[in-house]
Amino acid sequence: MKITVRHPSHPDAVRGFDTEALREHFLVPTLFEADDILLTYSHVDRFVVGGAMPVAGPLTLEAPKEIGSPTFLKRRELGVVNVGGPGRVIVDGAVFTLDHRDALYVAMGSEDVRFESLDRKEPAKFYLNSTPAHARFETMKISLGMARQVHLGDPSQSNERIIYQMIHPDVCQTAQLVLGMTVLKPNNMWNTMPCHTHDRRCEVYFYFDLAEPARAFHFMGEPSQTRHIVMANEQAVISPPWSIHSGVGTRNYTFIWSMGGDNQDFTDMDMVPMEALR
Ligand SMILES: O=C(O)C(=O)C[C@H](O)C(=O)CO
Ligand SMILES: [Zn+2]
Repeated sequence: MKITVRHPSHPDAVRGFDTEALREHFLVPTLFEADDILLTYSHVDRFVVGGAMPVAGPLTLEAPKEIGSPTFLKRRELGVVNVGGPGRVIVDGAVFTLDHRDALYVAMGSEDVRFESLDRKEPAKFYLNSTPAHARFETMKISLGMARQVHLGDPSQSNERIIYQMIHPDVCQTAQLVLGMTVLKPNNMWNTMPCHTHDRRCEVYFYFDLAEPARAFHFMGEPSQTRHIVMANEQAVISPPWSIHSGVGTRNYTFIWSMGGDNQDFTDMDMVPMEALR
């Protein structure tokens, strides 16, 4: 298991960042490496984002020093989404089979968490999100069919999409983690425009199903100081609470968004009028 630490950036400092500095602070370029678990620990809301890709055998979620507890989930909760081939997550002996795009919420206090692929030729890729937790809720598998759906956008604005709210208070109780998947309809490329901020929560976007050599241009920054990060398939980007988060692909894609912070209210957004963007 490898873990890297990211520190928060003040918006005044980010005004002076060049492309490399922006990428260094906000882009999570590699989430999946065969037979390893790669984690990034962001001090923004102590959000941990990463990936587990078991190929030759199972992988166990360990607790590196950064987590500060004897087990990873002693004081945390975990959201898992499988973006690869079929796999299993075994939580304290209970087996959850996750097909492509299935999610699992793993409760605080779970001690032994293992990841495995069903077929090493088509390995599972478990996208991981973890936030601190103060209470234990129930571990639960959530398929896209169980998610709360929000239909948004319009082909005339190239942003017709379905937001699947998977780890959401109406579907699955958590201490703070909220997570879902936004699936763009074919030939639609824009997400989250008009855009928003929510100073009460940070957010992480993970772009996938973005066939090479396509790229997503992810927009971030204060509304009056926007910047972009060019993202490839299966990369994530950390959006601090003061930042917009929106993107456009050079072709169709899907993304997973996840949030942690002061509330779990998906609708609590400060919408940015298009004419205010700079
Ligand atoms: O397509 C969208 O719009 C989104 O998916 C928005 C995110 O879910 C979000 O930013 C929630 O705060
Ligand atoms: Zn948001």
